[in-house]
Amino acid sequence: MVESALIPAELEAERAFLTEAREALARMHRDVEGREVPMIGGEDNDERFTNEASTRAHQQRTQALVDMPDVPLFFGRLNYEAGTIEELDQIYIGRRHVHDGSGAPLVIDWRAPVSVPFYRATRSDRQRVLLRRRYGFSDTAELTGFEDEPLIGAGEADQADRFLRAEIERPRTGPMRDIVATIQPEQDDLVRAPLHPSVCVQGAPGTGKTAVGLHRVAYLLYTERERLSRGGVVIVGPNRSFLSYIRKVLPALGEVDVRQITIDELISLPAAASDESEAARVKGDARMAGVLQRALWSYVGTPTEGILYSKGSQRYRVHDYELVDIVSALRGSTRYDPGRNALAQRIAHAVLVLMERRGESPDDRVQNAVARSKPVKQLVDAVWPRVTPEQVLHRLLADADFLAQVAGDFTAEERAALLWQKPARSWKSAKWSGADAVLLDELEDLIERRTGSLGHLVLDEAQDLSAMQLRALGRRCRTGSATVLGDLAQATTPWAAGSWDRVLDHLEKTDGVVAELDRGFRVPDQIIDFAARLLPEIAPTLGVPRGVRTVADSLSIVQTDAVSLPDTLVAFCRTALAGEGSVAVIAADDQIARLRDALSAAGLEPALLGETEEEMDTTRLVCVPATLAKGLEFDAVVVAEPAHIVAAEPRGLQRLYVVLTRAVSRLQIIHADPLPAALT
Ligand SMILES: Nc1ncnc2c1ncn2[C@@H]1O[C@H](COP(=O)(O)OP(=O)(O)OP(=O)(O)O)[C@@H](O)[C@H]1O
Repeated sequence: MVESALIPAELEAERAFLTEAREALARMHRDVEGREVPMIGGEDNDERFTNEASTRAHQQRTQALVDMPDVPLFFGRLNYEAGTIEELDQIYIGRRHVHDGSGAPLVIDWRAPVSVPFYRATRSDRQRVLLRRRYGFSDTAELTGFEDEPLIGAGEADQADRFLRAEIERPRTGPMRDIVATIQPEQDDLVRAPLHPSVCVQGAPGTGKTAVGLHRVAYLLYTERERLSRGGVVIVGPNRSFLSYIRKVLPALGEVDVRQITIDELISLPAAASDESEAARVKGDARMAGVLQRALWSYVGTPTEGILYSKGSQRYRVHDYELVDIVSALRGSTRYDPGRNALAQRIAHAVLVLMERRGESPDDRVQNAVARSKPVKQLVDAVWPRVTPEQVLHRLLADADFLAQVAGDFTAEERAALLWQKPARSWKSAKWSGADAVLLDELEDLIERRTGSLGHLVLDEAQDLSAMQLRALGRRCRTGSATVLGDLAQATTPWAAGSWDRVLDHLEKTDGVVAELDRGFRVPDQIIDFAARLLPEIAPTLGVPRGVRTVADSLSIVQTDAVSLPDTLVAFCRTALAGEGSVAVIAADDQIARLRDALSAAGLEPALLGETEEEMDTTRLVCVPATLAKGLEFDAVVVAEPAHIVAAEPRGLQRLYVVLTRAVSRLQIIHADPLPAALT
């Protein structure tokens, strides 16, 4: 990085330009804020809806133009060969577009086509670029220096790598930051992939999957804003702590209208019960879709009597065998509820045919009246009764005989796992688990098709989702596309779908393209090589990830005894806190509170992740239960007692792999019990 003392005049000029751009952005903000929102008169629903939508759009436009004091307005510059872009031979590249009072661009959005060479141009493929300049900023977005990379003539080859490394190693404070200044070509391919088809990214820990997903959303909102604004964009993450960690990336990129939620929130039924692991696995199994379908349709019976419809002195009889034919033609050809209506209409139609045969000429109104008549309604209610998802699921989980009838090839053990030990007396008082909520959602859609579709859906840590969850997500995005991100080696749930082809299948995005990221940016080589010793056991088909950095002394393993472990932990945390950046202590869930107490007793004031969701914003030292570590990272990490993390759950080795790959600069492992065999 060029220091200010070396070429003060040029640095001063760059700073002056930054000030000019900031003022221009402030003016753009004032202009939009002051603009009156056009309202249409009238109070009917359509007009109110239009007015609300205009007001919301105006608020979003205004909010997107707010200058964030800690986010630099530009991060790079390209000098092009003369004549490459009209009247401009250099462009500044930033997080959003800024123009001056006359409309001339000052900063170009990184998503614009002219910005692409910033990420792509190389000495062998210059794309008419002469020079790439990268800027350095302080934490308060003050411009501190710049570095030039000429793409022509003499120059260093590894400048880009140095810059990337400095960016990765910049100490972490608070939530995740964007990577817009250093997106790598293989990541850029995915970020700028078109809206359709869906994209699925398998990537080792720290390869930038989350970062890619978020930047892809920002990119798609830039190129496809109209199409996406109708259905909206939703990002689904594994838990609230993770969502809190990523929540500032999109706003820093100027995108403030993306929902970031957990799958439980999306399905919107707060779980009131929990499942044993095996029950949850079976409930998440794709075969449950067939079970639910059979269970629901088993409510449709076979008519045993005909129907007699009277109008004045006339009687019309539809025979039982005709009704049997109508019901069997309809069964399974529509959703359940529309099937009820169709049955009433078909019976009415049969009555109309009888009327016509007698020389009458009934019209549609007569058909509707017959369909709504008492005898027809009674027959429909008896043969094709109205049911709720809760009724069906309650019966399925409470009634062993009913379950056995519809369970298909589920084994007796699997059926036993599904059945409630103590069923609630009625479906109204049943307490549903998260996995039940997904089944209720499936039933709801079998009864009445879900309408509307998201424009785009991002699934992070998607390796953990069950087939049934994926189906529920796919239903919410029937005509939209998806970005699916994950790592099969980090699948810790017993119900995980197991392969990306299956994931895309369950989502009903079979045209999706699977890509792989294998350069790990977060974790230094020594640590990734150590963690990768687990791969032959947990994911034998996946390759070993490549690190992009070696960091001296980044890994240390300390054996101690159970009594001294807390003191060793305190000593490491003290040393780590003397440096810069974030520090995490990760341990099995049932041990983390005890370790936190030890740290508190030593006066270190740690926070416990998961208590308030914002611990990572405010505290440098965070105690992390192993099950909440996924997706997070810290400059320094201490993992206490790996063997306990492994023993705590069926997929404990996968959990350990997640935990061992959270450190950016230093990982210390402290153990009293022997390390798991796979690591030694
Ligand atoms: N091109 C890049 N430039 C700078 N930093 C990067 C780049 N790509 C990734 N990183 C950084 O690497 C770290 C890991 O990124 P991210 O969390 O997106 O990885 P991930 O693949 O989702 O990891 P995990 O599998 O652990 O969830 C983050 O700090 C991110 O900012």
